[in-house]
Amino acid sequence: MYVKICGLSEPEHVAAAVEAGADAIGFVMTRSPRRVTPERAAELAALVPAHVLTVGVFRGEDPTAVRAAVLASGVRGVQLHGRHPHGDFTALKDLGVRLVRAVDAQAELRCGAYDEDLLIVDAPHAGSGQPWDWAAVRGRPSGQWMLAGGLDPANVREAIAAAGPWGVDVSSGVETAPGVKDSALIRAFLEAVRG
Ligand SMILES: O=C(O)c1ccccc1NCC(=O)[C@H](O)[C@H](O)COP(=O)(O)O
Repeated sequence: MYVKICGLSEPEHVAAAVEAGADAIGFVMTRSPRRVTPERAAELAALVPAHVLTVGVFRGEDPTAVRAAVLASGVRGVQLHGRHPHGDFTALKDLGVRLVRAVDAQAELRCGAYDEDLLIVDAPHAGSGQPWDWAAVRGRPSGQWMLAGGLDPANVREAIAAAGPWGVDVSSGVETAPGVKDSALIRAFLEAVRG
């Protein structure tokens, strides 16, 4: 089970996620209580070993702005959240980074339909920590897709059983307040998934 921990902003939490076995780490570079600048993302990404994917998270920015943030931060993946058009993914293809499309359950759920490498199926409100009807997507997405939205150490196993994803993505569920990550919760989440 692939695990992405999203919305990190402090070195200690990056270290906790890496040591606990996360496969990917997200840095939010769009409007959010978790927002970091590309320069801060670069400092954090430098702490991450090559086998862990660093992902810049964007929502609504045009490809020119995304490209500039990716080049300044050095992240190796780009997550476009919400209903970005296919052309936004095409415009970023030459960067050579992994492309992640994050959408709610009403969208096209075939991973690769927008030339993306990974798909995230999320709650309608990204980063809200609100659980939703995970079972409703069971059997619908195809390819390498992660379930997100309201996951936490206590419910992630139930969510995996309900939806049958290839991976999981979490933000609020490993926080003590919006934007405040907790190393023990990060470890507990990985332990719950893998344990
Ligand atoms: O986390 C945010 O604040 C955010 C803001 C704008 C666009 C995307 C955002 N997060 C993207 C993620 O991948 C989150 O991990 C995902 O939405 C799940 O969040 P949560 O329900 O808090 O676990």
